[in-house]
Amino acid sequence: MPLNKEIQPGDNDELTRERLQATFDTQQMAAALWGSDLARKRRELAKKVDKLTVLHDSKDMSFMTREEKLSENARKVVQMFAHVADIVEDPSDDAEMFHLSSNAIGHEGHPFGVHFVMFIPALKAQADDEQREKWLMPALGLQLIGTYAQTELGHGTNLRALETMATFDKATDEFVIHTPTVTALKWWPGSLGKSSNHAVVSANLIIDGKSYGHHNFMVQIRDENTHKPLKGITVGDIGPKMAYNASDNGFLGFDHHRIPRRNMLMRHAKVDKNGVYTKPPHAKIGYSAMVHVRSVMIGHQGMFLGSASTIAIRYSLVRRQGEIKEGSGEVKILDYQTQQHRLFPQLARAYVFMFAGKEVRELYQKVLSDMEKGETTLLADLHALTSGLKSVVTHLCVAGMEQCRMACGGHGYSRASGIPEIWGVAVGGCTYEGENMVMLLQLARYLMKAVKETKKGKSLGRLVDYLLLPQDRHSLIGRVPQGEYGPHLAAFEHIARRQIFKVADELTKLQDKGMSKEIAWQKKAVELQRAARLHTRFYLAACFHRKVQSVVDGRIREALADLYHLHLNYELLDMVNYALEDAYLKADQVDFIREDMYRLLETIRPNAISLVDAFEFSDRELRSVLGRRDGHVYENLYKWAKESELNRADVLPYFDKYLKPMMLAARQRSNI
Ligand SMILES: CCCCC/C=C\C/C=C\C/C=C\C/C=C\C/C=C/C(=O)SCCNC(=O)CCNC(=O)[C@H](O)C(C)(C)COP(=O)(O)OP(=O)(O)OC[C@H]1O[C@@H](n2cnc3c(N)ncnc32)[C@H](O)[C@@H]1OP(=O)(O)O
Ligand SMILES: Cc1cc2nc3c(=O)[nH]c(=O)nc-3n(C[C@H](O)[C@H](O)[C@H](O)COP(=O)(O)OP(=O)(O)OC[C@H]3O[C@@H](n4cnc5c(N)ncnc54)[C@H](O)[C@@H]3O)c2cc1C
Repeated sequence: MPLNKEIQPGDNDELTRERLQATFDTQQMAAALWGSDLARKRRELAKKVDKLTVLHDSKDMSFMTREEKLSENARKVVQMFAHVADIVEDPSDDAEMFHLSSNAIGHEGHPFGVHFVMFIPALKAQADDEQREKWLMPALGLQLIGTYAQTELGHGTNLRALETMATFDKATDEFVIHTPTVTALKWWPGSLGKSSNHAVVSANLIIDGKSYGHHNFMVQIRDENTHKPLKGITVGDIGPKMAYNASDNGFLGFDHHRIPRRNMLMRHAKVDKNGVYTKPPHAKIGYSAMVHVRSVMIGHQGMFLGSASTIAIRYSLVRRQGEIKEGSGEVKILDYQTQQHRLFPQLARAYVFMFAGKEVRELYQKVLSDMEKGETTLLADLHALTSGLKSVVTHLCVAGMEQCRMACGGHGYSRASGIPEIWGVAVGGCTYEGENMVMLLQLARYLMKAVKETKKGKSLGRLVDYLLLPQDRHSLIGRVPQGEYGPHLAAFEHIARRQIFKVADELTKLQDKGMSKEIAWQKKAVELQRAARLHTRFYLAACFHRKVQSVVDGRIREALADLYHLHLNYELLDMVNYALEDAYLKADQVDFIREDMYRLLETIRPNAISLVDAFEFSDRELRSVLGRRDGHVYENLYKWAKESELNRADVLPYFDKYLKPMMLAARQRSNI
């Protein structure tokens, strides 16, 4: 039995030969990546989706209009729910459902995207028991479709400036929801434009003329039967986007629209019938749906980068171009060192982002169950961690995916590669759920507080314990045996700690000179976001270390360790300026890191296909001609191109309408 479990009769011979070189069992590696239970469930659900033709794309989405895309994905999502009990083991398991939707529907969006990822989590965390009964149960039972309407045309980041009003009317025991200006229109919520009939709406709570800041309200926006907007509500689609065009992101305005008082989500903050307001136990508890998405995004983004790496690495083993040694025949493009250097670090990042995604979900679950008991101590840690990870992971993912696209040459630019769409979806993640730069500055706030605690000999939390440790002056990289690459990890720690203390000292100096805290912050904002990035990159490297250490099987641990060591080298070189500034690393150590990285590229090369096969993306899920498991790329690219709508006739009307008359006229002129 070969160790790579993807080998099948009829596959491209080149790929089979590559797969036979695996030094580890790909199913065991899949278990390390996804967790053994989820890996098994993914495998089984993919097989079931393959058999259920009603869940298959009716044609490639690249050839569809937006309306066709919306309709196609609405059809598939309805079929998916109709068959869900036969396909997944536990429909209440978000991870299993996400993988089902990834297989059957893809990532261009569908009417229930925000319903499951924000609307339901908002109800779970913020609705009281009676409200859960009223809305959560119907939402889970698909009796209604919800969205999360927070962002406005004028403000997305600065939530304190949101303008939508929810004014309490004591006489009728109602809130009057109103959009006072054009900039107050809700703008962007997913599935709002044409699909949803309910929304969790963020609006400023106003009681007796006093504003209590924004709170969340349940608002029915469309009639349950006719689907027409209710009186006092204007709603529509905001138009085409870079990608994600099967999602109808929408706008929403209210004209003094009335809802019952009990439509304010009241698990934590409350308003009674006399207009008496009760504060929540934590000021930001109402932000929980955002924290939820930030926590799931990390693993999803890792998966997007894993998909792009799979496509580019498989294709690089099919594509031959040029010779390394003259006369010895064209080589697979993955045999070029530059191609390996382009792709393998992206593969390593995909792995670590998936591991970090798992860790952060565990912390989220812990915080959620604490919150249920009114305990909010870990909320600040979770906010800091997710803010940093969300920003660094999305940024590195899209940079990595772009490398994968370019590594596929011309065919990478074609939608047949599958990379443009997932890149477009992934890059949205740099903006949604908090613009990256803004979220890095949120983490920086936490880090600056941590420095203050450290100076008192205390730690703000587990994530920043390392700030208490002393700084070494010189790195031991290349000075001691490599072992488990301890000196490399220590370098990440050193770089992060130094930048964090450096910027904290600079802030103090500016304030000592009389500058206000806010202006000093502005003067150092770029350095602050750098501190946040370095802290997060250290967290990621440490997370990779924890994962490798936890693996029991020797062959899996060895293959993972190669990726981990490559990651350490590659990322350190990417940040090397920080280590050179204080001469922590010497030039010969940088050379040592580089040479070790080149060695690792060669070590990883024979396992490359097995490392991507271990993601176990089905062809249906990958939606890529270049990334096909069987490697039959060229004949299928030709087949795909023939499906282009432009090929429906040899001559299209625009030729007769514009080009032919112009050429005829030109010929006539030349005959005169
Ligand atoms: C069919 C089945 C399928 C299954 C489906 C499964 C998966 C689906 C897959 C895909 C999903 C599909 C679609 C998803 C795509 C997109 C969805 C996108 C949604 C959105 O974008 S929703 C809108 C998101 N908006 C934002 O993120 C706004 C960003 N801004 C903010 O968060 C805040 O304004 C701010 C920047 C954090 C500042 O807030 P502010 O209130 O002004 O506070 P500050 O004064 O800056 O800070 C005060 C204090 O509070 C702390 N703080 C801030 N936020 C939090 C928090 N969330 N938790 C804890 N603490 C917080 C902050 O740190 C400060 O603390 P100090 O101690 O320093 O004072
Ligand atoms: C695909 C997609 C799906 C979305 N889905 C939803 C949804 O379902 N529901 C919903 O409510 N919203 C949704 N959004 C909106 C999204 O959450 C916001 O666009 C996002 O939070 C960024 O806010 P903004 O657009 O106001 O950007 P801005 O804040 O205007 O950002 C513009 C620039 O200003 C900078 N900037 C802003 N403030 C600061 C600051 N304090 N310090 C330094 N720099 C700053 C930013 O870094 C950025 O460079 C979605 C957006 C997208 C793209």
